[in-house]
Amino acid sequence: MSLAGRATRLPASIVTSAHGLRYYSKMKHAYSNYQTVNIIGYPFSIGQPIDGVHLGPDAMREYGIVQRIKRDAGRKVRDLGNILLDNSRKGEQFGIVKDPATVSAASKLLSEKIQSVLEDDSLPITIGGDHSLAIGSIHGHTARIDDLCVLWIDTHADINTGESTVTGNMHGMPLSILMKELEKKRIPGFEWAKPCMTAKDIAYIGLRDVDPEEFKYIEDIGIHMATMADIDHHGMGSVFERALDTINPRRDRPLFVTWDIDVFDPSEAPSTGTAVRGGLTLREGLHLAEQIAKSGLLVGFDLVEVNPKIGSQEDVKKTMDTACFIIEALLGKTRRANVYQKR
Ligand SMILES: NC(=[NH2+])NCCC[C@H](N)C(=O)O
Ligand SMILES: [Mn+2]
Ligand SMILES: [Mn+2]
Repeated sequence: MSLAGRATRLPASIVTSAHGLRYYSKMKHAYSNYQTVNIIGYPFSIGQPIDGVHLGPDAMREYGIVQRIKRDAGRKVRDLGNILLDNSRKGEQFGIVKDPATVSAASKLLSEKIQSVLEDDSLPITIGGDHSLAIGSIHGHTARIDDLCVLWIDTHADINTGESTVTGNMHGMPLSILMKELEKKRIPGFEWAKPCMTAKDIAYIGLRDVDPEEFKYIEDIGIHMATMADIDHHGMGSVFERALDTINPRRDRPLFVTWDIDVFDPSEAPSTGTAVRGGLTLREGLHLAEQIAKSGLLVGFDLVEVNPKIGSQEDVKKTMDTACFIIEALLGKTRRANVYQKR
């Protein structure tokens, strides 16, 4: 739909722009809430070794994510289905990094899909799949939206390079492909994705399992990080405000969120490949998601690393329920009343 078609609901700065996407930064508290949510499934597991995470998107659909977004968040939804991905292991390696070419090809497809959804003035949300998908989703957003900033909500920093990685798993490396400051350390095969982020564009929330070499990169480059210790000390509300004060001080930059389900405590999200105790409560996660929605700055997000093959049926259900809660809250559902639902 064209921007002009919704002239009555949108601030003048958007309506008058011929290229709406370039003007996200001028708008406040209005735009994304009227966009149709487009769900992209990314059934991919080659960025990590455990079987099952590629089944995340279909499991979430079966669990009812589309209906929940419609009913509880009151949003229009279009399910674009899964991206067709080559999800087979080739055993190709760069040093100890596993299957980088397969990861690269898959994330390139995601970047292109994201760009087409944004061209359509819709709000893309990607359901993973392992976290290597952030290469594609963040690249796709920066290709269409000026001045993007990112919240990386995760237990892990996912900024390992080919030199620093201990596991060789690419879901622990997506940020090193995207950061300009780490350009020299990029592994080959991602030439299509020019580094598009700098330290001032990104902040972490929820970290508690950062590899020593990753910590060095973060300190050297100067990325803002809020660990679980910070959340304990200051509370989620102020941790969120501090993160935005750093990357979005005037609250005018469009915001992308990449949300790894393993940021939650395993009691809330057991079915994930790299669970670490001592994580977010559901309430902390909900508060963060609600504040993000309230900012009016959100232009897209992903939810990754739900693995329906890990744990009991009960575990899987709980993990998907947590994921649904977060997705709905990011899309405007609050615990007060649903402001976007028709009365
Ligand atoms: N997206 C994730 N769950 N990443 C976990 C990464 C764990 C570890 N730091 C690694 O590089 O392998
Ligand atoms: Mn993680
Ligand atoms: Mn991650």
